[in-house]
Amino acid sequence: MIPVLTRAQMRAFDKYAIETCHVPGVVLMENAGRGAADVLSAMIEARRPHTPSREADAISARARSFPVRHVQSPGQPATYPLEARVVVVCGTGNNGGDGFVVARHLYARGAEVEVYLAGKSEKVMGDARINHDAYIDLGGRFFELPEGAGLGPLHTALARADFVIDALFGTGLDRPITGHLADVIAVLNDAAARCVALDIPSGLDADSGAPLGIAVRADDTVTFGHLKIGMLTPEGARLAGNVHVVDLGVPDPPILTHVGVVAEVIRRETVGSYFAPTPERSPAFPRQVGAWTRPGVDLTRRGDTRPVASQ
Ligand SMILES: NC(=O)C1=CN([C@@H]2O[C@H](COP(=O)(O)OP(=O)(O)OC[C@H]3O[C@@H](n4cnc5c(N)ncnc54)[C@H](OP(=O)(O)O)[C@@H]3O)[C@@H](O)[C@H]2O)[C@@H](O)CC1
Ligand SMILES: [K+]
Repeated sequence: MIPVLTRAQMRAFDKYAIETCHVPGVVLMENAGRGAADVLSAMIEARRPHTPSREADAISARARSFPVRHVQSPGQPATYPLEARVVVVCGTGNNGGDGFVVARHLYARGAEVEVYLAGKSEKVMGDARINHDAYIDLGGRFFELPEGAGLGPLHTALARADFVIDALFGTGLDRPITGHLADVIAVLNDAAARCVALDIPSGLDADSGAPLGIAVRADDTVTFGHLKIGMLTPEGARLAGNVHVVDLGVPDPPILTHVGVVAEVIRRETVGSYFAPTPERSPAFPRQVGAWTRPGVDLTRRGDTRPVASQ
């Protein structure tokens, strides 16, 4: 079973890990961002037309500035330097902080990275500020897009990007998005680059799965800690695209016992394990349930046709 949390439960999960279990928030953010960078690295690796030879890497200009690593180790599923242009669009909260962590790791792995902050640096505080400063002080390319700024530079950057990372809003979203931030999301949604949302697509209500004003349409979502219920509604699932869950580096049982879950997703394999194949077939539902019965419970005779959610 895969746990599914509400927005409040996920925020309580982070709070409990930080305040009761004393895992620093900046450590959770690093685990989240590095996990997302690993998912991105695997996507970038999968785009390579063929695995380049050592000779080809040796003549690449960027291979001279970044170490070439051919060993694929767990958590680093890529050959460096990464061959991709990545634009990270950050908000001023902790979701933006995750974006700065992703940007730092992809930059360290040799990708061409640019970060656009939808606001002013002075508004970035706490753990997000630590990662904002680390990325910039390591020499990362960075641009501010405060209220009133034209979005032309973002348009131009996205036109040549392979990936755009949506790090505008996560579980902190609590009202409809309007004005400048809505315009930034519209630009993201117009881009041809593959869009990867961090935690949830910005603008998606993590509980209802409905857009709050406007929402990012992601190709993939790397969600942190646990699935949020809003990503499982029909509209939420469409906006989230392929969902990848990255762990925060804390054990679940002590925290989930405290914060609870709202639902659980049953894996396809788990559903299968509840039932044993039989030669019987239901005349009413020959394809769906006819060939499967749970030991001791014959669904075909009982006529139980409720759908079973599975992943
Ligand atoms: N340490 C942790 O807890 C960890 C957190 N993690 C990450 O942090 C994310 C949650 O971060 P967050 O709480 O800072 O909120 P976030 O989603 O970045 O929004 C920022 C602020 O925007 C504002 N705002 C809201 N709606 C708005 C609107 N419509 N239009 C304009 N502004 C609006 C509102 O502030 P307000 O304006 O109300 O003061 C809000 O606080 C989470 O999803 C995960 O990605 C992970 O790194 C794991 C560790
Ligand atoms: K996001």
